[in-house]
Amino acid sequence: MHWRDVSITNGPRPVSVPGQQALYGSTATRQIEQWAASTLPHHTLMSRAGLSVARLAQALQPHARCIWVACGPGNNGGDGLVAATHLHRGMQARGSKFHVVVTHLPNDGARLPADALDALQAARAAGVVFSEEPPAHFDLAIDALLGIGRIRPPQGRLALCLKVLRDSSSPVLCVDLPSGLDADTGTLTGEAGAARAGERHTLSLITLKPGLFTGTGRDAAGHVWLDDLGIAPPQSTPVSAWLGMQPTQATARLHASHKGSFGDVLVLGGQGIGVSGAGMTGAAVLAGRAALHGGAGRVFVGLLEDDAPHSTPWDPACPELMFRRPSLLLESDTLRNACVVCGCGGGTAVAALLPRVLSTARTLVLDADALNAIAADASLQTLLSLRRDRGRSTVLTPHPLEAARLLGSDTRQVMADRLKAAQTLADRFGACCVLKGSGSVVAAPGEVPIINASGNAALATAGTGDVLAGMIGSALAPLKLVDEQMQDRVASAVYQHGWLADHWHDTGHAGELSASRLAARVRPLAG
Ligand SMILES: NC(=O)C1=CN([C@@H]2O[C@H](COP(=O)(O)OP(=O)(O)OC[C@H]3O[C@@H](n4cnc5c(N)ncnc54)[C@H](O)[C@@H]3O)[C@@H](O)[C@H]2O)[C@@H](O)CC1
Ligand SMILES: [K+]
Repeated sequence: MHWRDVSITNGPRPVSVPGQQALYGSTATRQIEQWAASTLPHHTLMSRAGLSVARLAQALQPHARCIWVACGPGNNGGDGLVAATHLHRGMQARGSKFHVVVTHLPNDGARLPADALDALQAARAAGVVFSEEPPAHFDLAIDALLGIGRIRPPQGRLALCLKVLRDSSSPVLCVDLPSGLDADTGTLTGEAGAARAGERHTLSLITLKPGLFTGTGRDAAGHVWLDDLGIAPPQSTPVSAWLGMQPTQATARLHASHKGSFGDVLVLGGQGIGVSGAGMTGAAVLAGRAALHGGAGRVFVGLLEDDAPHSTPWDPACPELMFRRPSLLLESDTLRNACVVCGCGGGTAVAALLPRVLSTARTLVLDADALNAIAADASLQTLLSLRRDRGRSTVLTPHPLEAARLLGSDTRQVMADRLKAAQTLADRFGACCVLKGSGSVVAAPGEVPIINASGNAALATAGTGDVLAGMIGSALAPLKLVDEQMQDRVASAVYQHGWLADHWHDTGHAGELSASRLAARVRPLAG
């Protein structure tokens, strides 16, 4: 996604406003569209949509000689036809070297929707050139094949056009949605695929849809723009999700503060090399460093060392971390009062600690091996579910496979509807759930989920998840009434995690992103 600090009040505008933006799924969008259409003269919405598409196309490729407009059998295709007519008129005026080519796919013998039929007749009357096949070369393609309508697996010419769009090295402007992308889930159908080359833009119409920002949506959509077509959704329309774009600047700390003002974080994880031969100490250290840089007053680290070294461990790069034997920590008040981050590199050793941790910790972030241990043990699941009623707060930070284990499903099912998977986990366990991956979902029991807008593939490297767990720990550590602010606080930490990756090279000389460098750049959240 591209962030630009400009705001155009009329017409397409880039999605870049800080704060939370409402996202509406296909059902809610249709309700808004039908309500708006009933208050406006016939064809108004499609006229506005087509004009907006044409304007953005011109702005993106002002010198294009050939624009290919691929139009499908529904109203999405109608938007494309209106845009093609505007572009044709504009290019005709510039001379014979400039032209628009439309490939229109009829509706399997069924009738076109009335608006789309009007748009087709107007395009023909204006002299727009139609072609059965995509042109051999184009400078910009407009993807108006499929929008929020119900999609069947594409075949024949539709599949061919989708493939040409996907493989295009020229820029592609998608109308409303990349064709084949599910507006609600961010999954792609059939031949539709995330773009492999070339610039991608999506002009979302009336509303922003959740599917643009999670799963394969972000890769497929590229730069997201919005034109609300002058429609403000009625307040009664339920928001499907929020797009989380929290500001990340830290506020100045009060002069009269001390380390106790910012809370303690206790990291339990990092199984030693022991008999398994696979040491994971670094995971707990990364979480500890991130918590420290995230502003926790004190950070304790209990390494689950099954080979019990005689020397006391310490972290030379971060000597502020206080290492303690887990057996001591489990009996201390710290377990009750700190925000406990449990599971980073915990291996199999973490399972033995979980009954005590689940029953005692006031605020708990469960990651990685702690989640796997809970997924494999029904009694731990019961303890987890009881925490909320006991006034304790929990955050789960699964990646899709860990989420699948907790849900008793598989990764494919989780990825088929990431919002639903995260919400199910949140509701089932009474916990805030961060389902990681492209467009991380932050769900909380009974609340509208937040889709995180920041981050990129540079975060797909070992240890960044441990850093995130530590960041969430420090974000929650100072809070007294955790539950009330938890989802927003967690979403802010998730946003900062991605933001750091998005702005990695802004200050120069950073080296490539690695988990330890990432942890060092974490800063306290505002508020
Ligand atoms: N009605 C209006 O006035 C407005 C409509 N808008 C546009 O309309 C879109 C929704 O329009 P529709 O509800 O017509 O849906 P779509 O345009 O998304 O397309 C659905 C059509 O594609 C067909 N289809 C689906 N899969 C197919 C396959 N594999 N092979 C062949 N045909 C297939 C369906 O049978 C249906 O006719 C929005 O995304 C937006 O672009 C917006 O411009 C707002 C205004
Ligand atoms: K489309």
